[in-house]
Amino acid sequence: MKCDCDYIVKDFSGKFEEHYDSCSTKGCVKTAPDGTLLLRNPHLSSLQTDVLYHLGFDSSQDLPGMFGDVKFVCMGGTKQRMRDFAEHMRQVLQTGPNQLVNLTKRSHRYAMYKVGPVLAVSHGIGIPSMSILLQEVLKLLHYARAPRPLVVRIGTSGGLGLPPGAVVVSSWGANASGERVYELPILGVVRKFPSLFDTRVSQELVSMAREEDPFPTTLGGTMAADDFYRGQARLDGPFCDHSEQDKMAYLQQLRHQGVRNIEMEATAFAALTREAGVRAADVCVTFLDRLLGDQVTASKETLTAWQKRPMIIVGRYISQYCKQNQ
Ligand SMILES: O=P(O)(O)O[C@@H]1C[C@H](O)[C@@H](CO)O1
Ligand SMILES: O=c1cc[nH]c(=O)[nH]1
Repeated sequence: MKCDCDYIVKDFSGKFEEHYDSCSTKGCVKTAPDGTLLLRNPHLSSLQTDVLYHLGFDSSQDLPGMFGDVKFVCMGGTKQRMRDFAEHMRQVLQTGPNQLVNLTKRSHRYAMYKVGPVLAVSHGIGIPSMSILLQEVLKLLHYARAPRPLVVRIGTSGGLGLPPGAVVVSSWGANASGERVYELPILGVVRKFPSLFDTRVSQELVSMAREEDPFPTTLGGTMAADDFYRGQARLDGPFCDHSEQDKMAYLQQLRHQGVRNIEMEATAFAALTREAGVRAADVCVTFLDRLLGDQVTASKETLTAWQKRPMIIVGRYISQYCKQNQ
């Protein structure tokens, strides 16, 4: 098969040629023929039962019965936000349980709600917390045999040159050095995984914005930091040995590279979903313009209202999909 993908790997069974990249080649296979997730880990087949420890599930349960109809996994930092999102989707889709139930309550670590084809799950702060949750969700989707799921992060961020309350749909994630990769030390060796999002899904999400929306929705690069304070060039942490000038030079450099917002998950989120062959998008609201300051000063009410904005965009997308696939 000839194809424009940069990254081509063979499935361990040798049966499928899989592509990490978004690829338009007809016949390019990223998943099993029925659209379910293939996991590229030969060791999993030797496990009698796979324990998804942080989610509080295991593969001996009827995961296809519980999650086989999942089409959208939406995740974000806080438990409350993801409960609010589940409630939002219950209203948009006019479906779901009468009472929302936290499905991961046995583990106490994250929160997970299911509303029809939508799974809403919290992931905590930063790449380590998010990536543990995401990897267990990928295994859950695999065991549940959920076909062609879309995974969306509904987050918050600091903007670069955007009005606070703007929504950014990420085209890629960059690390603090501006590289579009997720770096992970494995067996003591730092490995780099490309952190690009699915262009088509991101553009479709941006197209969900309406003229009457009281906020702009824009496509842009997202820097994922490993810290909220110095790692995001802030001057207001407990430690700081850089100047206001250093900070501004760094933020302006990011902006010139195409970064429109800063959060703490985009690189790993893009890279892990891409490696799994799952379409994904990162949709974040900005809480402040980092070119104008460091502190998040908007009121609790305003921040809560702004957090709804990515939900509105993603809710429209899911609603449109459900109407077209009734
Ligand atoms: O989804 P959330 O709001 O958690 O995303 C950003 C990045 C960090 O997780 C956190 C820092 O406040 O907010
Ligand atoms: O500035 C911000 C705001 C929210 N989340 C971040 O990571 N940074």
